[in-house]
Amino acid sequence: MLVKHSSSTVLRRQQFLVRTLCGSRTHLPKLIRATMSSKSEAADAESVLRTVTPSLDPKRHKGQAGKIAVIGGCREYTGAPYFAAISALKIGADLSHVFCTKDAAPVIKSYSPELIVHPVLEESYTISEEEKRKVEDKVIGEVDKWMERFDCLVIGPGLGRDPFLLECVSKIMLLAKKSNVPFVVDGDGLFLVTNSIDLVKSYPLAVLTPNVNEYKRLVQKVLNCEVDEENAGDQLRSLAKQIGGVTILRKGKTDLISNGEIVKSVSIYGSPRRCGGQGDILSGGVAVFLSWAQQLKSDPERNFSPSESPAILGCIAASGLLRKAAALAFTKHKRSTLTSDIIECLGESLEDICPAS
Ligand SMILES: NC(=O)C1=CN([C@@H]2O[C@H](COP(=O)(O)OP(=O)(O)OC[C@H]3O[C@@H](n4cnc5c(N)ncnc54)[C@H](OP(=O)(O)O)[C@@H]3O)[C@@H](O)[C@H]2O)[C@@H](O)CC1
Ligand SMILES: Nc1ncnc2c1ncn2[C@@H]1O[C@H](COP(=O)(O)OP(=O)(O)OP(=O)(O)O)[C@@H](O)[C@H]1O
Ligand SMILES: [Mg+2]
Repeated sequence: MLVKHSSSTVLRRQQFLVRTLCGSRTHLPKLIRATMSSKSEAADAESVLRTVTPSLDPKRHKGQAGKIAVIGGCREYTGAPYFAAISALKIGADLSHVFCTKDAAPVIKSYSPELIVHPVLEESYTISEEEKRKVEDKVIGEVDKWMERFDCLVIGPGLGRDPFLLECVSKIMLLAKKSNVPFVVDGDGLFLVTNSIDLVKSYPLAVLTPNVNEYKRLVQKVLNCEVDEENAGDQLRSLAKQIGGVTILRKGKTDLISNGEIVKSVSIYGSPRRCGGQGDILSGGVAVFLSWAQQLKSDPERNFSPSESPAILGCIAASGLLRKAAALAFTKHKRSTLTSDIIECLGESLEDICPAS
């Protein structure tokens, strides 16, 4: 007969076994200690993908499968917002917008006619001190016209760090919160938020997706300590709790996800290539899957348990799909695998889990 044990019982038994085999805890190999103390539960990403991905119903009209907006793209970075926005479409969103600077817009438009590109943001070097107030009002007005139509924003890929531009983006975050629009904060959006944590604090519809550097800065700023790899799960939970229950996806060899209550992990084998832009695919993916999970939650016919957070489900699904697509791209392109190759594999990877028909 199969006997089910709670995870804490299993953990205690593992600890006992390891102590018995290896002696004192301080002499344990680092890897075993890290596994013992991280207290995260492995997520079944494929099952989450099957749950949240909607069927292709001919009765649905354009827009119902998701309208996403990326706030990012400046003189230096045009690839990152493009990767996030096009990934959202390739996964299955109906419309994908990009709000970027005037310099970046023609470049991003030229990558793809599928994207709706708004050249509305301004950097300090393009305007005088006197113009700032007027320009800020104009930027906010332009974004506000669209805000209520979006299911989710992705704030930060390729945004840059110009202080005036970031000031405008902080106002966009306030608008999104006022309209209850969820947002994923990534890249330079995390630079902004780390320095003004109140922008996201206690907003349950905020998801932060830090990479190794961005996570280190968040931990130092919010928890006032260094990253603790041995207690990675517990530390992530404390960080999310301290920021008032926002959801954080800590990217790395294993992706760890927490909202201050639970900690989930996704470690499906991905790709050994670490080319830039994979985090941008992930942020676009989180936005789409989070929107789909929100739709499920609002469907009275679905038994959506309150413990199932759309943000957590969105993170698990996006992480699982990105890793699967990265693995597939790597089998085809090996050392020359690029972010664009991974994007091309998103459809095939999702099809494998949730066939379209
Ligand atoms: N193809 C594209 O368009 C892609 C564009 N991308 C975009 O790039 C942006 C940065 O993201 P990233 O991942 O390089 O940031 P990260 O690891 O924290 O920094 C690494 C080191 O660089 C430094 N640093 C960064 N920005 C700086 C700045 N403005 N000014 C000065 N220093 C800066 C940083 O220094 P620190 O912050 O530690 O002081 C750290 O030492 C972001 O918008 C992302 O979306 C990527 O998505 C990839 C594909
Ligand atoms: N060492 C690793 N092994 C396997 N997969 C990884 C590893 N590190 C990151 N990943 C995967 O790549 C995704 C992107 O993480 P990464 O740390 O590269 O983000 P990033 O630095 O923000 O990327 P970007 O270049 O887009 O800014 C993660 O969600 C994770 O699934
Ligand atoms: Mg990044």
